[in-house]
Amino acid sequence: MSRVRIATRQSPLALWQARHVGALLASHHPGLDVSLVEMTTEGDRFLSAPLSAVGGKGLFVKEIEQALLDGRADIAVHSLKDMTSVFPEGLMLAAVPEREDPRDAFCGLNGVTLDALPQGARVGTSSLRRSCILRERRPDVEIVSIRGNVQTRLARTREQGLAGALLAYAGLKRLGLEDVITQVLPPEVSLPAVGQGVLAIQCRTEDARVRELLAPLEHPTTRIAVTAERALLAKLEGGCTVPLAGHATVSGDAVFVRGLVGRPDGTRVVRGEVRGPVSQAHALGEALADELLSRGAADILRDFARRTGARES
Ligand SMILES: NCc1[nH]cc(CCC(=O)O)c1CC(=O)O
Repeated sequence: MSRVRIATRQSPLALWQARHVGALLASHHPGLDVSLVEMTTEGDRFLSAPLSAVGGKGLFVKEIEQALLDGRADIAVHSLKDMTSVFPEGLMLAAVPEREDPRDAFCGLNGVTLDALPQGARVGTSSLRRSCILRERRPDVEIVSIRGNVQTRLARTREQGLAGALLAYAGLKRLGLEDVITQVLPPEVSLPAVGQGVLAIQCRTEDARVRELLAPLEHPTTRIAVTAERALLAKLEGGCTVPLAGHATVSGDAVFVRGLVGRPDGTRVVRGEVRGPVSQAHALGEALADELLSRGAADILRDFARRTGARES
């Protein structure tokens, strides 16, 4: 009997995502032997330090990818949002299932919404993108860095008496925590991160057996959107270590891509959008990146890199 071993982190969200993909696989391939390979990554061990200080998004992903390359697992399930624009040699993004709701959500204490935040309120997030977008609107708001898995961030928000926290709607939904949401933010208000709400299923490029098993999980519309978003990301170099947003939607034969680069304190924000045929998704994402760069994003990124110190690894 054929088997598939799924490498995953052990946070409740990561486990939910890996089990979800396991269930999808089993539903398409009755009798398939699906198991989880649970791992602790460097990112999990340094959860208390700011992500930008410990080396960025690759941290959660690298060790899982090594397990795939070593043959200790057959596929890995990640949040696409946590993945850098370049994949290691030998691994591919074999399937992207249908996207979950990509919007950000405000989780206010005592029912407070983002719109009704009192002057000078303290809001929890460790996302430079969310900080940039919120501070642009509300320069009076103080950003408090909260790290850890979703439940930990919500606990810190309560413990520290913050007015609320900004989190991804998708993660809260998957964990059954929608109750804590007081306001879901449309992309016009909070442009989502590249890949937000999308699961990335990775496998070895040469593993034809597993690629075939994964084929039915692929959602073509989601693939088009993430192709555009990740083309934008690649050109802007990014990671979650720069304040960057990118979001694409598909309607019929057209793809609409929006992007944003800004300072974490919201004092400068450059936005842009492009529209074109879905066949041009990659080129449209790149074109939008070029446009943002020429309209000020290049300066913002350069200043930001200088201030935080280059830490490309
Ligand atoms: N940065 C951590 C992370 N990576 C993916 C998600 C949510 C799920 C998703 O976007 O697919 C989260 C939590 C959050 O941002 O609140």
